[in-house]
Amino acid sequence: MSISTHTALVELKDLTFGYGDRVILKNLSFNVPRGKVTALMGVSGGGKTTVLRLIGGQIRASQGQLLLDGEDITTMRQTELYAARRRMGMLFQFGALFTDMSVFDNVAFPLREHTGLSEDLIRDIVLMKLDAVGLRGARDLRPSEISGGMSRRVALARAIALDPDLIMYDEPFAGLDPISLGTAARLIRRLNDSLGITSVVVSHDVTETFEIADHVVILANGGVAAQGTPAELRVSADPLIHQFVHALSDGPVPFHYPAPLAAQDYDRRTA
Ligand SMILES: Nc1ncnc2c1ncn2[C@@H]1O[C@H](COP(=O)(O)OP(=O)(O)OP(=O)(O)O)[C@@H](O)[C@H]1O
Repeated sequence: MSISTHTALVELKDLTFGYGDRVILKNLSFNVPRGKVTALMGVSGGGKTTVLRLIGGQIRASQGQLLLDGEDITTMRQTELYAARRRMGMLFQFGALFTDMSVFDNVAFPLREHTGLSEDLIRDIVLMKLDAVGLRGARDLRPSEISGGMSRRVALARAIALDPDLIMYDEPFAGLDPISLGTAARLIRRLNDSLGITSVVVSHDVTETFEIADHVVILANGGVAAQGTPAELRVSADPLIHQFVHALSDGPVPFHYPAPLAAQDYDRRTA
């Protein structure tokens, strides 16, 4: 990990971004503290994945700054951006392993692509990374021979192959059974601490995410609705945060999609 004086690894400053004319994020500002697990939460469609894609430099904000270790990603040239991306690992929901390669070759792939390391060294690194996710023994299996939870762990081993400073997880718990879910959550925490990396986790799962996060940012209406430690957010009096944290079906975010009054609708049906 690089030595830096910035306490935040990533700083979003007054970011505005839209798909076409549709503004998704407006003057969004928050920090991702170095060495910590930051959870990014909020209602569906609130722009969480969009934030990950902005940090990864796959899309660019129309306004504002996005600093990685003090360097603005939004103004980087392609070569600088590639270098910045090498410092990030990204894990999207279903890991997307190469199905025609073994577990070992999947993890070796970024090392073979991006480094000039010898096969001997690559072997040691791959086995170390697989060991970190508990799958050293599964190296010769194909993705079709392992479970969904294991696939995600292989994808995680691949994401940490190049020793990133930052790792971003998009919905890492979606579709997992409760045991795999707990394992995945603890693994994210353990890797964060043992590898000294910084993690950003996008998740809807309040219970598991609050278990492992140091810092939680809740997005709503294009900006930060609240942020703080899980303990701080649990006791928040803000109705939106209360609804979100306690998974209530109704509140400031209504259960009903806007509709005419029920009486009017039913009248029409019987008229
Ligand atoms: N490539 C795209 N082109 C146009 N609109 C998009 C695109 N990607 C996302 N959107 C829209 O931008 C909004 C934010 O999407 P995003 O995926 O960032 O939200 P999210 O908070 O991650 O949602 P979820 O929790 O459901 O995954 C959504 O309304 C979505 O429909």
